[in-house]
Amino acid sequence: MKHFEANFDGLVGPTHNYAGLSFGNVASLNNATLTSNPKAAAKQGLQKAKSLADLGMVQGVLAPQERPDLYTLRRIGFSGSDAEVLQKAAQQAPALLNACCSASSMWTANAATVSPSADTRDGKVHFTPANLVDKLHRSIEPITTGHILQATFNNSRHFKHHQHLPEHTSFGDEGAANHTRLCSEYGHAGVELFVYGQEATNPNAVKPKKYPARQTLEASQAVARLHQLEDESCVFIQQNPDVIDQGVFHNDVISVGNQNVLFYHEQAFLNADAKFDEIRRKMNAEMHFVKVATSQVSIDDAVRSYLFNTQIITLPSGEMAIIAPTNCQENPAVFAYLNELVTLGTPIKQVRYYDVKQSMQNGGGPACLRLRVAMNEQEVAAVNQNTLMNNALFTRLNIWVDKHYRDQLTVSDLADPQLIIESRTALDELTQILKLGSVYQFQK
Ligand SMILES: N=C(N)NCCC[C@H](NC(=O)CCC(=O)O)C(=O)O
Repeated sequence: MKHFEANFDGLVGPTHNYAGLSFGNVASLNNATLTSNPKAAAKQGLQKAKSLADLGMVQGVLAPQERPDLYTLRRIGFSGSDAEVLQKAAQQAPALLNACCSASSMWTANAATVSPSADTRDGKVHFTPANLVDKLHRSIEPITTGHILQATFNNSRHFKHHQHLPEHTSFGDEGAANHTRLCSEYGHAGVELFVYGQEATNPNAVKPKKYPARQTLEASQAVARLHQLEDESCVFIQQNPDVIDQGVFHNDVISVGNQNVLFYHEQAFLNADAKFDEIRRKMNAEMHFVKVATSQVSIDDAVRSYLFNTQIITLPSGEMAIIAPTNCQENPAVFAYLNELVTLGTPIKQVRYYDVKQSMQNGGGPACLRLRVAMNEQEVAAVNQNTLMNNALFTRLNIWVDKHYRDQLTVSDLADPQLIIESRTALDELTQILKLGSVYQFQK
């Protein structure tokens, strides 16, 4: 049977904006108050997704969330009509309004952790939505994320959906951004590498001093248990707290893996040598550890360019390619490194650049925008087929974006009640295009 690694990209929602909501994410803080362009953001994302489909990859899309989130605003005491709720929140608690308007669900690497059927005891693909408790604006995502995942992977014979982990910092879970699956072939059992930032229940363990470590070991272990993974196929490794303090808020800002390749910065992990030995032993197959030294690319350049927030994909030819943001071309050290990388004799042979600047300005690169789901051909056939990218869907979604999205949005526009109507109209139409059913609260 054939096996694939599919990418499900998050569609950028109509309220994409820069509100500086993510302490520890340098781009989010530096670009706070810029005017965003939701239309361009959505189109940049669609273009990347379509390009991967054109390369022969299985590519899907995941619907965005309903924003402004009036349910959360009502839950915290703002009352009246929809317009009154927005207006009161804007006057009395603008920071809370901003949190309830973020389009952050577009970064689907944080939507969930996914374990393919080849790794799980019951032979199903397992999904656990991330609780994202570290950031208010993201902590309101998991319930709807669960609905969208269930509407997209809507077949209980093949797909097992779990509830998100308890909403407490002990279980801080950021999903696939801190999880990499290593394997020889996508359809063979692999090693699931869980990267955590801190141990919540061990007061003596090292952790960052300045910025939060969003993922805990306890959360990663819980996901591994839920997903029915064998101990022999899991490795838990701690992210270097010093790099978290330099803006590496998720592991996918400092390392990325694909099949038997782990591409990483030398400062990415604690105890890397011992953990890499454990990976080698558990893999039972040749591994390529592609290390980037600080002398080649500094942490600062890695964070600015998102060299490691690239996607490494295996093309139908068997060759691996790196999908990089154009920001990597604009950084001299990183561009020089990537030009050299494809000549080094590693499995990575090509680099392709995509402009995802609207997302990058909020700290989301190509890898943040996608959730990886390794599947066999039966499982791909069991996915909601209306979510899979092809020429017709690409055309349809571009028309949909043109019809509903603004080309300018500032933080002060978030109090505009018209935005509620625009957003709901767009999402209602989207659920029809993708045949998702009623995944949003306003549809129930
Ligand atoms: N690395 C991965 N996988 N994802 C990137 C997520 C970026 C996101 N930015 C934001 O949420 C910024 C929103 C704002 O400031 O308006 C975050 O920090 O959670």
